[in-house]
Amino acid sequence: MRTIDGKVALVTGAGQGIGRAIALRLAKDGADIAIVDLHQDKMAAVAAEVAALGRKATTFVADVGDRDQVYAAVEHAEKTLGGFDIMVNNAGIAQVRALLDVTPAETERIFRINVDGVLWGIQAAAKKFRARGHKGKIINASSIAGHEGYALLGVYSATKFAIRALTQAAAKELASSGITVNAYCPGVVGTDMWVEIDKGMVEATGAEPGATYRKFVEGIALGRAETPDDVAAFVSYLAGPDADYMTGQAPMIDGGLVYR
Ligand SMILES: NC(=O)C1=CN([C@@H]2O[C@H](COP(=O)(O)OP(=O)(O)OC[C@H]3O[C@@H](n4cnc5c(N)ncnc54)[C@H](O)[C@@H]3O)[C@@H](O)[C@H]2O)C=CC1
Ligand SMILES: CC(=O)C(C)=O
Repeated sequence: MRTIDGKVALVTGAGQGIGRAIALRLAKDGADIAIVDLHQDKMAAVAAEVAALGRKATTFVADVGDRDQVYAAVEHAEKTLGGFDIMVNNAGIAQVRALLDVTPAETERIFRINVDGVLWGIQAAAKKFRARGHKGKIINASSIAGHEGYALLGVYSATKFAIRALTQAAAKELASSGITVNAYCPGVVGTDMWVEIDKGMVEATGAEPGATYRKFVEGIALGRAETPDDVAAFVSYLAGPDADYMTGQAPMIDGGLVYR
């Protein structure tokens, strides 16, 4: 069903992984898509996939940690696609490091991308919705690590807890403008991010390559790793009219791994 026919959605980190799957799912739902990432070549490939689904796509290179670049991405989406209705703040990076070893530069970098990036996305999108005089939806990437702090992923977990705080506060501040703000909390999704995490665990703990990933997946009640499409299906719900009465929430979509 084309639940968001004619809407314009911007997805950050859409060059690959979960962001790519969200871009394609929202296109199937009827939206035109602004694809934002660091890598033009990857974005061009996703744009071609969106076009093959019969929707318009545009790409914009931006580092979400840079406020001006995020604002410019939103301007570009509106100008190129003729509207602006849905903002998906998906871009993020991981970091495997013991808390006692983390450096200021590493901490600054991950907070700048994972937390500041979402904050600038909330700001830019909400200001644009207000300027256009209509409501809108803001959807942020948190994680099961936003509900439970993981060993060796401590700073990453802190950034994902922070996303829940921003999501709740923004929901309260923006409700009177008809803007809803929610987050999605995936579990263990088989993307490049988990390849990096597994590699980091090998270095940090001496685990066999693949062993950490397998151990996490073994804990999933539904018995398999999550796919980017599993996440995108939930984001599709958040972006559509069935979620109009939902705001400030950060549900886990993890196959049954973390229970809160
Ligand atoms: N893979 C997983 O198991 C889980 C992922 N998540 C979250 O989902 C989101 C997407 O993750 P994946 O697709 O797995 O990661 P990924 O590493 O496969 O893709 C991330 C994308 O974000 C882009 N990106 C990174 N830094 C950026 C920046 N500063 N500005 C713009 N784009 C940037 C990358 O170029 C890449 O295309 C992240 O926020 C992540 O924390 C949450 C829970 C689990
Ligand atoms: C990458 C991530 O958020 C986890 C906990 O798997």
